[in-house]
Amino acid sequence: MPICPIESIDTIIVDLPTIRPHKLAMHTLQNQTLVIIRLRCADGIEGIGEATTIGGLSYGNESPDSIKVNIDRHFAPLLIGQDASNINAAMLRLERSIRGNTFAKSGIESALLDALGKRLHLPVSELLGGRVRDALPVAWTLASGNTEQDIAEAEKMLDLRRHRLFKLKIGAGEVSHDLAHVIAIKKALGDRASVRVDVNQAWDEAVALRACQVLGDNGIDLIEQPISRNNRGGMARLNLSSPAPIMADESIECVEDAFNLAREGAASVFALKIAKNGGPRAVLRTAAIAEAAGIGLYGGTMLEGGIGTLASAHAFLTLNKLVWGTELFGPLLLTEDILTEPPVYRDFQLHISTAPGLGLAIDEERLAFLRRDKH
Ligand SMILES: O=C(O)C[C@H]1C=CC(=O)O1
Ligand SMILES: [Mn+2]
Repeated sequence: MPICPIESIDTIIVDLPTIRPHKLAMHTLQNQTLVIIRLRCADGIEGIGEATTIGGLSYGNESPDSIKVNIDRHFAPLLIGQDASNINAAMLRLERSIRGNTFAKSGIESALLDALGKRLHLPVSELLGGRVRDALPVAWTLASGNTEQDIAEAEKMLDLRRHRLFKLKIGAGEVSHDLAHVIAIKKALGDRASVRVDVNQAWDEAVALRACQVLGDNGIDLIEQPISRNNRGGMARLNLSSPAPIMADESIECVEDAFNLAREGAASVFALKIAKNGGPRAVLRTAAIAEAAGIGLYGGTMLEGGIGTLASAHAFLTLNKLVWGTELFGPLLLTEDILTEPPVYRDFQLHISTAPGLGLAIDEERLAFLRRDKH
């Protein structure tokens, strides 16, 4: 293939309101901030990517503002003039000069994949080796903070045939109150739904030891990141004692974290996130570690909009087993998006087209209206 230089890289911050407050242990979202990446190539093809986190710096080491500055000042000069079609070489070049910054790397890797797919007329899933499914089961997060409202929301999702996997956000409140909230929701939904919890690191090991027992005994299927990412020994001990499987989320900030967690037996399930591994190709390296170690897989989200959601989906379509489904519902939590066609959710699944690249187009008018630098 002839060399096709990268000509420019633009980063655009967009703020979008959520449909309701979304309460996590460490932060309540009222709106979500996306960083959109537009990577233009000498042949006129544009690759689009997204780098999105949750709650400024309250979730991860990168904020939307730091992602933008770092791409503009440090990533772009390394990439301009490089061959857009050689993703291995481009990502290695970044890896040699830039530590960490997996969110920004993920957005760039997504944009490179989108551009290459458009150039070769192939969907990103095929660039990643080929899809083994066309649709992904999608969980919904109940995080209104109110038990009755969460039950009504779950019933609505079941009626609409949109979701039958529910993740409850707990950890901000008193433990006994949180457990009562979870048990009431599981009782109301019964066998019609799988109910899981995400504690977002809020408990210590002693609290988690008892709480995991109660959750498992009450039919909760999965417990996500009950304790700090720094207490890997505690995660391993909980994974041995808990009647419900333990899933690692914040514990994985890079592919090497995944290897260490697998070696230490610190989780039975991994949440796969492109942003926390450095892109759709990087997340498949974590998936390979999990598969080799007999660890189950779940397709995670950083509550991205349509672009990041589709970039994640193309990677997850290629996985052999995705026993725990995905939570790629980000676009459904937002009141607006910047794509001409929203992602398709139907019959409890997200359906992914075989259009070239990520299979999306930007609605230029909406983007011009919503970009932060125009306000
Ligand atoms: O998993 C997280 O910790 C972050 C995110 C994913 C779904 C959701 O509601 O929040
Ligand atoms: Mn989580």
